[in-house]
Amino acid sequence: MLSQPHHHQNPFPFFAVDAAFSEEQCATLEQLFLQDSTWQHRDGAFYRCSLREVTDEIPATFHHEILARMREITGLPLVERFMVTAQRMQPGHVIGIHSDRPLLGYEIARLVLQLNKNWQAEHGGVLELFASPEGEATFKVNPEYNKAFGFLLHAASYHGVTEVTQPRQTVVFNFWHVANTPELEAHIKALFANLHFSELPAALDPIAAAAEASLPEEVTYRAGTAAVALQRWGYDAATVVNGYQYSAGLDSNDTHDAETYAAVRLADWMAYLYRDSFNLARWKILRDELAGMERFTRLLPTWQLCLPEWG
Ligand SMILES: O=C(O)CCC(=O)C(=O)O
Ligand SMILES: [Fe+2]
Repeated sequence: MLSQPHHHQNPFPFFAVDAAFSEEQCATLEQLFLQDSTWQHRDGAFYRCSLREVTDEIPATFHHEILARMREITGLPLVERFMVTAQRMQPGHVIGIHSDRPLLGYEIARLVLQLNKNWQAEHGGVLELFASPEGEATFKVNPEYNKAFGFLLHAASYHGVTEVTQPRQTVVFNFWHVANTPELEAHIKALFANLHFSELPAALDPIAAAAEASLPEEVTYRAGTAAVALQRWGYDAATVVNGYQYSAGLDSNDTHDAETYAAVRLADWMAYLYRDSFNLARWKILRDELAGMERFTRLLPTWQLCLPEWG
């Protein structure tokens, strides 16, 4: 299974496999396209295809084998959770350029398996990769039978599928990173429920006003959100102010005790996940910054979801 991946770094990290699965495995997956009743039709201007969630129809042994292999190939701490979608495109269908950036609780990696016997160039449905949403395709994957394409989802993983002239069948396997699970999503959404910046301490007002006058709204919004996390965790006004300054990129010149150091960084990460998306490079920085530290009681639920012990 997925025995000879060819790795690429441009335009973003991905791998391609020419003969991904055994004949028997392909035959099992092809069965997923025989049922006609429950397809969901997507009919947007740039996203036209039909989808069916088929997770429960994938044998458990197959799930475990593919998960183990994806862990090996990507080197990522992928959790057991798994979701599989069958995707069908009909003549005229097309998928415009998009990135699938991993929002809070979204999957981090995908494996896209093509199941089109006798594919010809005039059938279309070529998966194209882009360095930017405006540019030319820098890599193309023909949707030939048993070809697989695996990639890490991030803000710049731009891809699309050209219009098809013949029906096209694809199975998409989704994998979650241990630090961006639906459990973390629920935790963060609860933390920020009914969020109002008016709940922040008055001591923050002059600092926030000055920051808003000079920094992009996106930055001050995120800093305010980080401050709310600290406030709701029960930290004092000085810590809330520190957190705001840290997340806005303002140097407070204070030296902090270990708990403030950790709390400010975790709050910043909460706000980043909530307002932006899961960023693997940023997560690794957080992991290294907090490595080996005592996990303070007040921060423990968040800490365990963001930086679970793995392996
Ligand atoms: O059908 C394909 O080749 C790729 C579909 C897609 O955009 C995806 O799986 O993220
Ligand atoms: Fe996509």
